[in-house]
Amino acid sequence: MTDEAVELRDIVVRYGDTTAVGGVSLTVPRGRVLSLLGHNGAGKTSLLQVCEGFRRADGGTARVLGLDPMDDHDALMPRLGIMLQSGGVYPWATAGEILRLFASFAATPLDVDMLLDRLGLRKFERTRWRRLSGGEQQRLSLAIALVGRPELVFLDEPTAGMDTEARHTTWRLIEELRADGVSVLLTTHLLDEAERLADEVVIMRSGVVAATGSPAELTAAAGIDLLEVRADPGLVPAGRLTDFKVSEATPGEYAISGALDAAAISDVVGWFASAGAQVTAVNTRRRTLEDVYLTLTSGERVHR
Ligand SMILES: Nc1ncnc2c1ncn2[C@@H]1O[C@H](COP(=O)(O)OP(=O)(O)OP(=O)(O)O)[C@@H](O)[C@H]1O
Repeated sequence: MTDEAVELRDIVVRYGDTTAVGGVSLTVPRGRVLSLLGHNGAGKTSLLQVCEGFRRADGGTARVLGLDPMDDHDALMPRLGIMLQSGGVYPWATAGEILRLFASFAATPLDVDMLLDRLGLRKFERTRWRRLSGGEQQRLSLAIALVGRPELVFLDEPTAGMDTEARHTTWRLIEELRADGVSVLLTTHLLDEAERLADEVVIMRSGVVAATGSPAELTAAAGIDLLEVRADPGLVPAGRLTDFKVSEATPGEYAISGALDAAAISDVVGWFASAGAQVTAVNTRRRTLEDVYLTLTSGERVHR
């Protein structure tokens, strides 16, 4: 058994003249959660489709649970849980029928009633798929992906359209999967989702990897903390403070950003003191994954 659930090397995906994925390498170790982040059209779904064996890469190599996702598709499918962005089911069948059908494909399925209860779908058991709301369909898609006790799960925007409660249930389910040793590759547009769930984040920009690391590494490597100072209003930053970006959104509430190591923070506070200001509060705020993501992906252009 290989240690890697997914291993991609220099994957390229093209649609005609469009290069959707321009040479991406990544690894999902067994029992880990990797989150792909990126704007619409960054190439996340195309990359997932290569891993799922639904699309042959135009370049590079893909190994999934040690197998080739296209050539070994039949052997691989029973070991994977796949949650698509939409569709893939019979619209006229009921939620209960659909889930039981997928359970019947699995050698040792999870208990269908338990899954219906966990995902708040019990009262929709006799409701046809096409009558379910977007969030309810999404919950059923997740149940379908999990019912076969997969070793590896691909989740394409798993909580898109879900209400807050369903989103939190889904997060807990993903955390339980990870605790059970299941590997997860998910895409999301929700930075808090990635920050909460992912061991490793890969930020894609125009089909290539812009940054990779754990959420903590990505936020620390950015080295950009924010300093918030409460003092007298209307102080004009001068002298050393010109090295930083200073804003005063609310009178007397200053937000200072830049390369803020301990010496710089002491300089900033010192400047307020030397200006005769009464400083009543100093706060540091670590940059969130969202700050890092926006810095890395701003001004994105899709290459053709
Ligand atoms: N079947 C297709 N034919 C032509 N172009 C396609 C096809 N599928 C995707 N593309 C293009 O490839 C690029 C990457 O699309 P992809 O769906 O992989 O991005 P994504 O990161 O998953 O986006 P989203 O966040 O919107 O789901 C986009 O420019 C898209 O328009």
